[in-house]
Amino acid sequence: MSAPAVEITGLVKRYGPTTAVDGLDLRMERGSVLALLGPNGAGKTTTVEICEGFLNPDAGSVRVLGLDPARDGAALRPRVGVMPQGGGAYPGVRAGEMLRLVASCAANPLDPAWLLDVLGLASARRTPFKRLSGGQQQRLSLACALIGRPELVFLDEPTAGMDPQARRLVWDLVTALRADGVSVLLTTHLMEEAETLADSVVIVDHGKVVLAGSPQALTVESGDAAQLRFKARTRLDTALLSTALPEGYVVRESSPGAYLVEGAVDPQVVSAVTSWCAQQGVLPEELQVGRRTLEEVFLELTGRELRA
Ligand SMILES: Nc1ncnc2c1ncn2[C@@H]1O[C@H](COP(=O)(O)OP(=O)(O)OP(=O)(O)O)[C@@H](O)[C@H]1O
Repeated sequence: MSAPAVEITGLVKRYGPTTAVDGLDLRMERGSVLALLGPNGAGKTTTVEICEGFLNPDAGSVRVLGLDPARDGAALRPRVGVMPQGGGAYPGVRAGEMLRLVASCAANPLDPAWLLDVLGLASARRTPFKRLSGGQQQRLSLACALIGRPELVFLDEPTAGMDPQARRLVWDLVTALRADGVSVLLTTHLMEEAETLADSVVIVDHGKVVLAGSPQALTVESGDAAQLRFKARTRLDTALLSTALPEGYVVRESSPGAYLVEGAVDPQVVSAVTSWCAQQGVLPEELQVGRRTLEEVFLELTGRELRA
């Protein structure tokens, strides 16, 4: 049986007095997409850079495709693709030249022209790196990570700063990689990215795993697993609305004008909420019955917003 794509046990990394990674455990199966999620400074990049062999851990064990990145870098490099945070290249190099250069180092590269096209960069192939937009630089960096047909790819905030269209291209590409059996470990602040792409999500805070599992498992509550949300004018009398609901239900204004009914949601509860709103002359907009979001799970666990 082949080793997991990534297996981390008790990882610790300190920078002087700062403990960036503080006993982190993680296991990622081959052919899966794992999202490392957490606020700024949680230790995501440090963890990924240790997996990539760019940093050495202070304690713990890291295995990437069954190998030790600190010792077996030469064996791992042809099998692993890396997209660092912020990318980077010689400012004058043209996009197409850069990708062809990276391709020339690989034994069996993808076709650079095809990859530029897939990532919406065909028209920018003659553009010097420094003149590409931030989102284009990111996509070129992703292309460089993928050109050598890696078995495993590390993507550090792959869609940071991209517009929704470019983000969608990257998401489609990650989905296609997964379908081809490539393992993908990505870091992100974006809930939607993790929920859309990942088979498993590992939520990290202060260098530790606070929760891990499939996006579905992490967001499902016990019982009916649903919540009711709606938007309306600010400062509705939530205590009064609560009294219109069966005992045990709580209504909160989670942010100005956004209301959350906590408790198992059934058709009677939906009806009671809308009737109460009608009595008050309030139109409940964007009324939704659905699962908790990963954002809410994170907030509950840490008391902090994910996007710090
Ligand atoms: N080279 C360094 N020297 C000193 N401290 C560092 C260094 N790199 C990271 N740190 C600190 O280690 C902690 C973890 O940083 P890291 O970049 O791994 O977090 P992150 O989760 O990737 O954050 P972000 O989402 O902002 O990229 C932070 O407190 C950071 O300030």
